[in-house]
Amino acid sequence: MHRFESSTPTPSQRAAADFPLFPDPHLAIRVHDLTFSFPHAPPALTHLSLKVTKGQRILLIGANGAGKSTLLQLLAGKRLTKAHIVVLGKDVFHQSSIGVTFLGTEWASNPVVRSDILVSAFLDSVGGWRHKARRDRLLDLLDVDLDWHMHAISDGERRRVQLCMGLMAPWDVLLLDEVTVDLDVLVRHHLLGFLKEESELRGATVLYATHIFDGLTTFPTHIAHLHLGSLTTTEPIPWPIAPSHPGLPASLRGTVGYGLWDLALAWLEEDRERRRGDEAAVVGREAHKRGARKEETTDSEVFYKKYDYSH
Ligand SMILES: Nc1ncnc2c1ncn2[C@@H]1O[C@H](COP(=O)(O)OP(=O)(O)OP(=O)(O)O)[C@@H](O)[C@H]1O
Repeated sequence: MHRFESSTPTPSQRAAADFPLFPDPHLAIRVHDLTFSFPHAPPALTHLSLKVTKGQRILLIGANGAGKSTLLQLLAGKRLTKAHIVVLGKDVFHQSSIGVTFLGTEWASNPVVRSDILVSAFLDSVGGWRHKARRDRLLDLLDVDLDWHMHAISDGERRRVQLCMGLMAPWDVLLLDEVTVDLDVLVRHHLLGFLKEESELRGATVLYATHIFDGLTTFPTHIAHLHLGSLTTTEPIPWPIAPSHPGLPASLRGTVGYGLWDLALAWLEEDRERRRGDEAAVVGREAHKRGARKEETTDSEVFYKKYDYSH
């Protein structure tokens, strides 16, 4: 057969199929074959592909270090890669997408947001006056006091201010990296209700990475499972997961009424077994394993045994 008649698509043909000239207007996010490494480190993301339809609320589940934050930061354009990442029709490497909001935990450690500034002044300085109606709704919902001073509030209160700031301008894609972790359950409940309403009324899309599953059962429309830098399915899995879905962990097959916690636990147990199997398969100098190491004396042990300052 002439090589141009081959039925096996080349990588560029595959990329063209995933990134056509006239992309599907219903897609909010498209990622094709993304591999990303931090300097001097093994890849944090490997051959990752993802298609998210507008209006989906996706829960991103994965172990510590699976790559959730890295993926969200790349989608937000906070880290750059030449791989194809299209959010709301724009390639994030070339253009910043309007309507994309990223909220992560590192914001709260910025000294600026811990300085002696009034919450009202702070919110106006980031454009609160432009979105008065939404800002006021969020102030009520998140129970924020405009007279608080940013240097003299609790971590959870500071998080509420961050959420008010981040959500007051209307967004079409919201990327949330574990930002509900220090909210009390009441505020978290109201926040999740607001996000659900935004996606149902405006077709806004939410991608939410968390390890906290309380009160989330009715929040996601879909689930994405990230293991060692790769998504197990390109298209997020509809939630609740159909019993016949191949992505369902073997230990949950036939189980009725399992929750997100059970699902995450089953996936993470499977992931850990798989990782340990991969580690055990490596022999020689490259072999590496987590956890306790038998019959091994480290340099630090030798040093601290000799110079024991702890007594
Ligand atoms: N600045 C960095 N330099 C080198 N490696 C990094 C850096 N940040 C993250 N990594 C590595 O990239 C991988 C993915 O990290 P990432 O923070 O995306 O994981 P995560 O799924 O968000 O984890 P967690 O649930 O703990 O927040 C990990 O192996 C981590 O060690």
